[in-house]
Amino acid sequence: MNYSERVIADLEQRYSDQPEFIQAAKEVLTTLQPALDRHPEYEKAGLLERLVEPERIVIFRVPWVDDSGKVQVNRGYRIQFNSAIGPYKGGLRLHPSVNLSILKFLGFEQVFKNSLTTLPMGGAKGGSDFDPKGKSDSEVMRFCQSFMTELVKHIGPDTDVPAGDIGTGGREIGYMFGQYKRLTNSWQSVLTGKGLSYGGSLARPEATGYGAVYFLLDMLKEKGDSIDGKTIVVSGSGNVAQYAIQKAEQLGGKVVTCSDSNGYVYDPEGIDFDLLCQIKQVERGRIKEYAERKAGVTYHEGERPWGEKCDIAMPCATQNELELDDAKKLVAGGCKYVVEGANMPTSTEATEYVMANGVYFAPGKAANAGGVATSGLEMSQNHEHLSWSFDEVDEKLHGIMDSIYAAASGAAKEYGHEGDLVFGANIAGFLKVADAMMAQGIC
Ligand SMILES: NC(=O)C1=CN([C@@H]2O[C@H](COP(=O)(O)OP(=O)(O)OC[C@H]3O[C@@H](n4cnc5c(N)ncnc54)[C@H](O)[C@@H]3O)[C@@H](O)[C@H]2O)C=CC1
Ligand SMILES: O=C(O)CCC(=O)C(=O)O
Repeated sequence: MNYSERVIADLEQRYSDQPEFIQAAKEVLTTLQPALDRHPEYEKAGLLERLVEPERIVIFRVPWVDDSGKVQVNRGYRIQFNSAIGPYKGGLRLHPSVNLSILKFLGFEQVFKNSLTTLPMGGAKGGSDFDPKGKSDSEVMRFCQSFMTELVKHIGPDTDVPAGDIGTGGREIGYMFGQYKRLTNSWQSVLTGKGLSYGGSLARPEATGYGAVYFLLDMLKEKGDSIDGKTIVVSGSGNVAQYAIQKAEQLGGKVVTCSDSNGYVYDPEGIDFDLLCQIKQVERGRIKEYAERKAGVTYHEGERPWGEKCDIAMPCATQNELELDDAKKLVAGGCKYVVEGANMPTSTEATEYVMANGVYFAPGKAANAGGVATSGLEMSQNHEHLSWSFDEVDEKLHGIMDSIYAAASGAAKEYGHEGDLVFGANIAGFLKVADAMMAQGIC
């Protein structure tokens, strides 16, 4: 067994109860050996063993009072995974499925993603098994205030700067920011994804979806292709999906699906972005309502969209939502590009299948890095006490996505795996973190 295989075997033994974390760690470690061969000093320094172990995990009780006066208790987490290249940075997920395995996978991915952005940000993730769905604004506020009452002890503008993720949007960030300010009596850049009136950045809501489409443009260009007239299948209907749909349509693509955990809609005319935002952002409704309000749209209860014919697939909902059977349907339907807007939405088997069948595949840690990159830009604006224009932020975002594409495709080529963006993104993200860890001694 080589070095990375030994570390994987040890992880599988110690964390057999953390399948998502093992999946994410294996997906990265199995691609690193060529870089490890060039740096034999990493093994003696226990670099991989340190890389897969979070620097700190905080788990805490979150008690709050519901509208009927009953006390509810949720579990809160913050996984501070790696601070070698900058303060911890990464989102907070609020969803009933949240557990240690899911947050460790997300925190681990974030380390490499943040490294790829070229900005000085370490990797972290957190959240709670609280479900904002179906809760009143007052209940969400009381939960967020209680969550922040503990989290405040562990974060800070130069320590750890959380942001949104599934279930955590502008409303939740606002409530958490208010509580942070109240507890510390200071206005600091301690959360990103803030509202525009209190330090948020223009284009941060759009950034992850737009960034994924900018990354897609680079992939298409490499193949001498263009987005114009392409049929695109998107999953999810939250923040990432909405803005991926908007940008893809602005640039001439036709997005025919979007979904939620209950099912998907198929719109042969192309998804109506304004109607989607009305239902999801304003009314916080279900995607089924889109089909109820627009003629010619079909709703597919309990199904995923991957059986629809397309040129491009963009999974933008959640982990492992595109499995081997779905991958076979995509390939059979002529899909040529898969771009991960979500984190690890494609299972390992599905990724291997599409790549083996000529699909140009973009891993989430590269393709969805525009969100955290723009969070980094929000921090810069806060530190400088400035607000950049939408176009200025969007242009920087586009430039960062181009540089991530260049880094991933360049590293793939340099290490003998031309065209393999999984390989290239992992190696490029890893080398910067490894270099910083080596420079800082055993810590
Ligand atoms: N918001 C951001 O800036 C970033 C988000 N991501 C990732 O993108 C993905 C989506 O996040 P957001 O759009 O921010 O969250 P969101 O909460 O705005 O939307 C999530 C969407 O996924 C759907 N969904 C959840 N579970 C599902 C399931 N089992 N099957 C089908 N649909 C399901 C929800 O109905 C919702 O439409 C997540 O993997 C997140 O980690 C990645 C980078 C940045
Ligand atoms: O903007 C951020 O800090 C976090 C974004 C995030 O959670 C992610 O990239 O998955």
